[in-house]
Order: sequence, then C-alpha cells, then structure tokens
Amino acid sequence: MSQFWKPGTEKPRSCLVDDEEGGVLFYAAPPSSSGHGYSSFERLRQRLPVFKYRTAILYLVEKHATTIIVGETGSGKTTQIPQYLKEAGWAEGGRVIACTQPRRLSVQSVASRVAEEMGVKVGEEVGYTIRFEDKTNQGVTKIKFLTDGVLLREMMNDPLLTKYSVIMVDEAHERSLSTDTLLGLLKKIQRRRPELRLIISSATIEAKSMSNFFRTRKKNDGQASEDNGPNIEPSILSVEGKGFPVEIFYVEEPVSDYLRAAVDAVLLIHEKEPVGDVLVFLTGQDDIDAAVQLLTDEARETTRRHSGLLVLSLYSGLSRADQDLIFTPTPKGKRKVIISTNIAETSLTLEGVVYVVDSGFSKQRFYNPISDIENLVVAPISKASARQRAGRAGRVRPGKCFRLYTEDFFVQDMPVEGIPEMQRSNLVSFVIQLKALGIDNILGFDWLALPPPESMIRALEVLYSLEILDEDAKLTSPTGFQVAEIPLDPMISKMILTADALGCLEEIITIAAILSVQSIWVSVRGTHKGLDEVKLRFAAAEGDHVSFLNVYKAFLQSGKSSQWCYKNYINYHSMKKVVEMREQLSRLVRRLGIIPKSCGMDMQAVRRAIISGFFAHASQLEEYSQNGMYKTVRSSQEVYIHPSSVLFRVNPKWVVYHSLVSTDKHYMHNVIAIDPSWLTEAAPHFYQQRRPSIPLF
Ligand SMILES: Nc1ncnc2c1ncn2[C@@H]1O[C@H](COP(=O)(O)OP(=O)(O)OP(=O)(O)O)[C@@H](O)[C@H]1O
Repeated sequence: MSQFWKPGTEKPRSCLVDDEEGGVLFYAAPPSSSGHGYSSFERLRQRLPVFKYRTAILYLVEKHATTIIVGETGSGKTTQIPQYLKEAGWAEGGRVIACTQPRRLSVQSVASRVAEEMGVKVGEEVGYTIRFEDKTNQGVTKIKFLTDGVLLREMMNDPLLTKYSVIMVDEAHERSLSTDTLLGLLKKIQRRRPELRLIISSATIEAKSMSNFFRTRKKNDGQASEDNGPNIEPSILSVEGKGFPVEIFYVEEPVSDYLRAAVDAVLLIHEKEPVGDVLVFLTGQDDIDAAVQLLTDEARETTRRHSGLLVLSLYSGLSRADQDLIFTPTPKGKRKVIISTNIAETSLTLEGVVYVVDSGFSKQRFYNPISDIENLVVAPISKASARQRAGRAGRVRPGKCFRLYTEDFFVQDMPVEGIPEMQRSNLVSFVIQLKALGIDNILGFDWLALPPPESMIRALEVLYSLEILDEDAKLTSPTGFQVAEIPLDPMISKMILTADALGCLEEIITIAAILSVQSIWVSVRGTHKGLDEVKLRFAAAEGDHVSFLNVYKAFLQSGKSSQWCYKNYINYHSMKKVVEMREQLSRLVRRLGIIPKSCGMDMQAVRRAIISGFFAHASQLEEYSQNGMYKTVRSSQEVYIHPSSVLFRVNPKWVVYHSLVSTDKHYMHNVIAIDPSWLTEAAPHFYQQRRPSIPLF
C-alpha cells in the first residue's frame, strides 16, 4: 500500500518518506507556533499559556456562577486552574476544589502531576477518587481529581455536593453519559447553592451552546438568591496560545487497512525520525493485540527496521500495573510505541511522546432500544477527537501527528463533535442513578441532550422486571437501594445480591470480573484450531460462565503463570485484570456487609444466580431449526449462539445470554444452558404477568 503527497502541491517542509516499496508517505499541513521548556516547576508553570489568564480566570470565577474555559490542548487548564483556585483561597475552611475527568487513567495521572508540582504526596493535599479507589484524606485534601461517574455517586450521600466550593468539569466536549448527567444535575444544584462555582473546560468545546444551556432555566428550577449571589450569566474565556508546535500530516489517499497503515507508519517513524516515543490510536483490544503482533513479527523478519522498539498496549481491560508501564521512562537508545484506544485521548501527558499516529477510528457504543442490542461499532471519530489525539504530542517538546486519513476527509466529512453518549446508550444505569437521587421526571429534566424516550422506556422496563423499581417507578427496598449502591451494571449487581443468598458469591464475583474484561482469550484473527482445542479443555456442559470458572481455577493452580496463559491461548493481561477486579468486588461486597461464600461444585446455584440478573435474556431454540436459530423470550427476536461460545453447535433448548452483538446475524455472547422452570422461579412477575403466552414449561 502506498500513498503520496499531492503532485503539484508545495513540497512539505518535513515529511516521512519511505523509499522502499509498500510504505506510507505523508505531506504536511501548515505549522503552528512554538515554545520552549524550562527546568523548575515554577518556571514551567509560568510558561504555560493559561498563566497569562490567571487573574482573569479568578475574577470570572468570583463573579460568575459558571465559567466556560476553552484553550488549546496542553495550555495548562487541567493542571493549573485547580492550583490557581487553591492559591486564591477557594479551598479554605475545609472546602474542596473538584476537577472531573471522563476516564480513570487521566484522573490518576493529572493528580500525580499536580501533587508533584505542589511538592506534596498524592492522597494528601492533592488526591483522587476513581471507582474502587479513594486516595484522599478528609480534612487534608484540597484539590481532588475524580471521574465524573464518581462525583455522581457522591451525590447519593450528599445531593448538593456541599463540600465542594468549585467543580471543574474538564473535557466536557466528550459528552459522555456521566458528563452530561453531571452537567444537568450541577445546573440544578447551582439554584440551591449560589455559592458553588462551576468551570466547564475543554480544548474543543462548543462554548456558545454550553453557555446557552447554563443561561436558560426551566420554570420549575427554583430561584437562587441572585441579588447577592454571582452573575448567573455564564462567562466564556478563550485561552490563546499553545505549548509546542505539532505538525499535522495526512495521507494522500484513503487507506484501506488502518491497522496495517498504522504499523507501517510506526516503522517509518522509527526509521526516519529522530528519537521520541510514538503514541498510536487504534480502536480496541483486538486491534491493538493484532498491531502488537504485526510489529513483533516484523521484528523477527527485519531486525534492522525494528531494533530498539518497545511496544506497549493500552486499553481499559489491562491491569493497573500494565497500564502504568506507559509512564515509565524510555531506556536510552530505545523508542517506546504505545498502542492505545481512546483512553489516552484526553488530558494525558506522556513525557516521551513526540509522534502521534491517528487511525481516525474509535469503538463507539450504539444502542438500539427496539432490539435492545448495544453494539460497539468501529466508527470515524470527530474533529474534536482528532484534535485531542494530536494534542498528545507537543506537550513537552515539538511533535508530529500522522493522520491515517486524508485532509479532505478531516475537513469535509468528520463531524465537529461526536453524538452525545446519552443519545446512543443503554440507559439502565443512568435511570437507576437518577432514581437514587430522587429524580422522578427524568424526561422532563433539563438535559444538554434529551435521552431518547424509547431508551428510557426500555430502561424502566428492565429495572421494573428486576424488581429494582416498583410500579410507581420508585426504588424498591431493600433490593433497589442495595443495587443503586453498587457501581456496576444493575443486572450484575442483582446477580451478586442473589448469589449471596444462594451461597455462591465467590464464584459469581469471578464471573462478574471476567465478564467485565473484553475477552480472556488471546484474540486471533480468523479461526484458530489451537484456541478451539484449548477451549474444549476448559469447556463445561453448563456453558461459558462455568467454563470461565474452570479457567480461573486453573490459572490460580498455575501460580498465575504467564507461561501457562501463553500455552493455553489465554490473555495474561486480561487475567491480571480479572484478579484485580475480583479483589475490588470482594472489598465492595464486604463493605456492604456481605461475606462471600463458595458453593463448591454446585453449579446449579451459580446458574440460578446468573438467571436472577439475566432472566430477561432468555432464548429458546426453535423446534425445527436446522441452523441453531433461537428466539428471545422477550421479543421473539431471531438470535444465534456466537461461535466463540462453548455451547456453539451444542444448542441446548433453553439458554440465557450475557449480551447480544450483531454482525451478519444477532449473536448471543457468553451463554449458559438453563432449565426453563428456573426462569419462572427467579422472575414470576416477568414471566407470568408479562408473558402469559410463555408455556408453563
Ligand atoms: N506528567 C507530566 N510530565 C511533564 N509535563 C507535564 C505533565 N503533565 C503536564 N505537563 C505539562 O503541563 C502542560 C499542561 O498540561 P495540562 O494537562 O494542564 O493541559 P490542558 O490544557 O489541560 O490539556 P488537555 O486539554 O490536553 O487536557 C503540558 O502541556 C505539559 O507541558
């Protein structure tokens, strides 16, 4: 595959040229401004573009309830503004300054950077909280970084978030479900707490529409004591200037295989460009594993092109220790290549990164409330994401960003911003959280983007069937309130609570942890005999969930050996994440006063616990089906067991699945065989009232 810069256009000032066959050639877009680095933190801080705006920011925050700050990536918004606020006294009298991020990884990394700049330990004056991990010290922590999801959870105990004086919602352009929920709720809190200040920040936000949202009020929003309070008209501040220049390069012709093109680009950079690490944006674990494999294979074939490359992957299914590797300094004479999903897209500064390779794609969630299928689809990113990705270079020195799409595509076809997650997600967790906060009229609430009514109805239906909501759509006691306490998908939470009663919580925690990673198997492109044979070795007649227990047990017996994983086509990184997640879940249930017990070999208890959460995902094999066609009980939808399941071709009469994915057909992922009478026992309300046509088995 070859691409060339446009003949007849001005020759690039600097470009990658591959003189061998099959390479990639980029041409350069116009350059941006430049800057310099300094050694001491204080001088470094003062060199950042945001520093010139320190006084203006503090003035606006003092005078306005809401301030919207837009500034280039790397201009210093995330690390500096919380420090300015603290210096100006916003953390005095026991108050705390909060700064939210959409992702855990950026929470941890910005917290440690700010602590370092302030010369304090993380967990003291500067702390962070992410799901399952709290590194703050009450009464001591003044600046707290946290995910927006965690701040939402804090509202359950403190609905007005009284301990915070300023809440900075960073990377608001992401429009994640949690960010949008948070913004809607914060707007409401402001009416009750005029002293609370909000800062909404991003490099790529539509400031005008955000400002309109905070300016307008619904009639029933209540009135703040505006006479003495701050100006409710939001202020907008644009931070001019950027850190170091990032040259943008585009491919001349669209690439047909972005994965191969990304690998080629890395090899070219390694051959032609001076020292500096490379950050590559691909879409998911499977892509990333494949790219790592391709780079490793190249190394075997042509050591010249490859020597000195240190290839690391980065995705959310990695354990914390594996993720932390990306922050370790690159050894002399080596070049680190980090192949990542969009978890490295915002807020991160990776000191060694000079080059960014952007595939132009990410995995995005799309939910169809009619079929109840939520698919992770590889789709083109938005301009905002592309700018964020480029912004991972040029933070401590000049950088280059190689986009594996054409400039025309960027200019003409990429949307300015992505579709808000609220409009393309399953809303079950969202609804339960709002219910726990006592918000009943969810559709009548003031949202930045209205959640689709069909998705809301579907979510209410699911929560009602799980007996988490009652007929008045209020949380049930104790189940609803307990489930709302657990920061997991409500179906998993319900399964955990039932497992306690059935005495199989140890097993269910393992299953819940495994279901939370993308896959415990090594991803291989196409079919793979070895993997199929290994799967058979662990296969349990009951289905995938019980087979997972066999894998986990064998992994423990091997002494958690990476060699054992390698031999058995099991993804060692995923297993480490499972162990970590398992520990977190054990701690969580103990906090709720539950002591996990094991049911030994009683797999019926395990299956019954699974059904208690997933009874609505039952399917029956079509009686005369030749090709393994099932129909879902809920909507008579045609579905099939996924080929990766141990029950593929076994086709038990009745099954319960974990999730549906659609490719050429609708496939059931992670399936167990069940006795249909367990369904009516687990959810009589669902099966007898709502499904009178379901036979009495
Ligand atoms: N861990 C780090 N190591 C070295 N320098 C860092 C680190 N974190 C931040 N910096 C420096 O501080 C600058 C500002 O970072 P900061 O995250 O505050 O910017 P930002 O405006 O919030 O960017 P973004 O919009 O990308 O989140 C970086 O460009 C970099 O020069």
